[in-house]
Amino acid sequence: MNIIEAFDVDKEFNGRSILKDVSFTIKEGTINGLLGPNGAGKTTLIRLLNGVIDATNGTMKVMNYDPKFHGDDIRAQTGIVTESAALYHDMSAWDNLVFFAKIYKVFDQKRISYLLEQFELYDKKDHLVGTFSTGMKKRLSLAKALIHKPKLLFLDEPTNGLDPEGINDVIQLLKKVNEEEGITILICSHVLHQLETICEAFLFLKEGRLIEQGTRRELEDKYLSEIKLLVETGLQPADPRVYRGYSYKRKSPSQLEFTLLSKEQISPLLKEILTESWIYSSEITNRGLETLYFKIRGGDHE
Ligand SMILES: Nc1ncnc2c1ncn2[C@@H]1O[C@H](COP(=O)(O)OP(=O)(O)OP(=O)(O)O)[C@@H](O)[C@H]1O
Repeated sequence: MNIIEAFDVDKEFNGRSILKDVSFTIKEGTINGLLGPNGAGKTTLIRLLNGVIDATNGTMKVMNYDPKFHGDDIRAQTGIVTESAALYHDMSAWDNLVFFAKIYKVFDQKRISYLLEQFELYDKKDHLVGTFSTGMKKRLSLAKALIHKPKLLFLDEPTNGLDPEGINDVIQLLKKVNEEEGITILICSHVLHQLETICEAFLFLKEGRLIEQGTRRELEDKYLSEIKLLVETGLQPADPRVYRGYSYKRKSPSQLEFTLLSKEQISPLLKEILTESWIYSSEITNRGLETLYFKIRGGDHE
């Protein structure tokens, strides 16, 4: 079932087009990445879906509500984490969550304790938020966004300002709440490798237009027409460019990068090499989200 449907959405600010003909769907229970460079319109799209601002044209359904008329209903069932954490620094972690729970009229000590424990903040529950590290604040704002058990979570650059460990913590927590509470998640970001492991599907925005969407598999099938395979081997082919019909480049004394037409060529190639030499490792180097992103942004799309 789709939890979000958008059809031909346009948004203008003072006559300037910010989003144009944006159409997409998001399946309930999935984690989705909304990718695009600064100014592409990601935050604007989230504000439209939340009913904070109105679309100039087009239709949207979020949990079967039209954000134009039922923003309150949508916001009652969605959580949002923006870049500014929007926490009270002169209050404790506990008091912050109590405060926001009361706003949502869902005050429940058990839920607050549960979230603080899940997000490894329970020991610090009575400390002032002003004394927290960026990572702790980020985790607390996630807990705040989940206080009312939302069905849908919008995250705007959730890992900004975090160190690698902090990023990993947030990513793991998102995975956990998705699995345990079945929450659908839409993450805006331009830091791609972080999203790679958790997102099932991606939307690519560029200058206000949705230029591509799909699962990673679908996008790879569409955009990656050749495979770059880096093989660590003792093989010393006589020809400096072609080995048994496979073209390659030498990357280091023990690394050859083969260009293959499809994944089906990987096993036969490796078998051939093994008849002549050792292999320590082999890795496809052009498959990641980053490669896809630049191909899509670069205009390889229709
Ligand atoms: N209220 C507003 N009035 C006028 N222009 C706006 C308003 N909100 C956003 N914009 C413009 O819309 C464009 C898209 O902004 P938006 O914040 O949606 O982009 P973004 O993809 O989220 O960028 P970033 O990654 O930098 O957060 C920008 O050019 C911005 O200046």
